[in-house]
Amino acid sequence: MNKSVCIDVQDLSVKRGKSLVLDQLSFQLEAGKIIGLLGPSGSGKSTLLRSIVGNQIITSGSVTALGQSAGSKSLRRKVGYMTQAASVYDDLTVRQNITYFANILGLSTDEVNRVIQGTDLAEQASRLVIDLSGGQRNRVSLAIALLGNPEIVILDEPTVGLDPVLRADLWDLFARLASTGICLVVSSHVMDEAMRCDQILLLREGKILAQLSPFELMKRTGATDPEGAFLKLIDSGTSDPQSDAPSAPVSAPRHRATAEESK
Ligand SMILES: Nc1ncnc2c1ncn2[C@@H]1O[C@H](COP(=O)(O)OP(=O)(O)OP(=O)(O)O)[C@@H](O)[C@H]1O
Repeated sequence: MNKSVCIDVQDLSVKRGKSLVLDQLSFQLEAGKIIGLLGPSGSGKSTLLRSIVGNQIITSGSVTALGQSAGSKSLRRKVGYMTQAASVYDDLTVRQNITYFANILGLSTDEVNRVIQGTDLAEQASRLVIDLSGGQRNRVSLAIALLGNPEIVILDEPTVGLDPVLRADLWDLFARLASTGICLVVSSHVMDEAMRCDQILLLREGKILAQLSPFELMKRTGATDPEGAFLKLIDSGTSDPQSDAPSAPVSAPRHRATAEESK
């Protein structure tokens, strides 16, 4: 495997109930990049992220992270995961929440302080989570996902419900994290957020519509905005991911990969 590839998905299919939710996806993601997983509601983004974390029973194919099968015990400290619904305790302070999860992972107070600083939460550390803004609350979830310095951080719609200023703040933070070499996979159904990513994986109805950079997206479609570009890609019927990124791999609480699986 290419040295810089951190996530390798081959022929991945997932059925949930009777529906084929992911249909033979193949792609690779690279370290040190922000990968945007974009697609409409119900396109399979969360299911794909769960498959990468190892929380999803897969029907066929393979998902490898850092050379190990997704969900392997050895990956638990290396893959951080922020679920769509923030899993923080309202009646605990920021520091108490983070300390709680740090204790589960056997991590020190230094590590708690590191993630508090890294997510700009020092000023709010003693406040109850219930008293935080939406953006600050999301940053607490992110801080927990960053405990233990994971090499891959998976964020499922971390900016949903936030106003544009808070969204921009979080994206600046993501860029800072990616610059430290982390492979950051961020899902969103807000197409404008595609422009903040290094690479985009466009998902529609469980299939990869395209895998490309924001620049390539706009150039190829000639659209003036990402939303329009996405619609143009659908119109053109592009569905072969290989045609979009022939060789370059694209380049993340429950905050940690666990053995729990879901149908
Ligand atoms: N437990 C389940 N049983 C059957 N189908 C499911 C189950 N969970 C999700 N699905 C279906 O799988 C498809 C993909 O869902 P998924 O949550 O992965 O999409 P998504 O792109 O993350 O959507 P959203 O942006 O709304 O979160 C949807 O059609 C959904 O209805």
